[in-house]
Amino acid sequence: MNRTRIKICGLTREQDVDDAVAAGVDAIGFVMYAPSPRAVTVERAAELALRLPAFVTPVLLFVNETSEAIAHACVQVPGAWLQFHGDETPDHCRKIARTLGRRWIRAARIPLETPAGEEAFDLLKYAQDYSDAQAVLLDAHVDGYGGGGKTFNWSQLPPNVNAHLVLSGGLNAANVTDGIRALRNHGHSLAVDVSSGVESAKGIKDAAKIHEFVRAVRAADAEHPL
Ligand SMILES: O=C(O)c1ccccc1NCC(=O)[C@H](O)[C@H](O)COP(=O)(O)O
Repeated sequence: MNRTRIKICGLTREQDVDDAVAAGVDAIGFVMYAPSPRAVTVERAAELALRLPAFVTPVLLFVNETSEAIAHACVQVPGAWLQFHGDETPDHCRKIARTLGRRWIRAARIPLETPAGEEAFDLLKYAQDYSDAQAVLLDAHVDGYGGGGKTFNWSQLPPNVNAHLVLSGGLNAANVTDGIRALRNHGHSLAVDVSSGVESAKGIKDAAKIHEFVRAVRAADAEHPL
């Protein structure tokens, strides 16, 4: 079976971390962006990350954060990957990740609609610009940078993207199978990332929704046995 990797983002509680791990996810995201309702402090992220067993990866999500703050968080959460979800330039991401010796994901914020006369989001160029990233995360462009529960139009994306891709933006148990079907062959590999779709309230995850989501991903995987 082609196993799609799963990240759950925006965890704030011990119970939610334990539920996600029990469901078999591969990575857990902590939002290090104070204006977000899912924001956690560095100390809290460090505490929650300590619950992760071997081979489940903590990811620290930043929006336009200073190098100093990112360095501090990295000391507190060893082994964490970085997710740049703001307006960070390729050079900025590359320098920070290299200095700190961390692997990183770059979020691409894809417009929900392309206004007439404007050019569509150029994912091929974006992947080229951020080619040092370990993955490009495809998210819907929403106010507040992310975690908006909105789905962009998957069919607008080009095939043959030179990157590992992470599909996100408004995913849930009901639509993730279609999302995987739509994009499974567009990059080197496809992972999925969800936040709102497995919540009962912002920052509060729901164990049943997490399990349902993971089951739906595995159902999509089963369609393509290796
Ligand atoms: O979750 C937030 O509040 C947030 C704030 C600022 C930047 C990113 C944020 N979240 C990113 C994610 O949780 C996911 O990577 C992605 O956007 C999917 O979110 P959702 O559409 O809620 O599933």
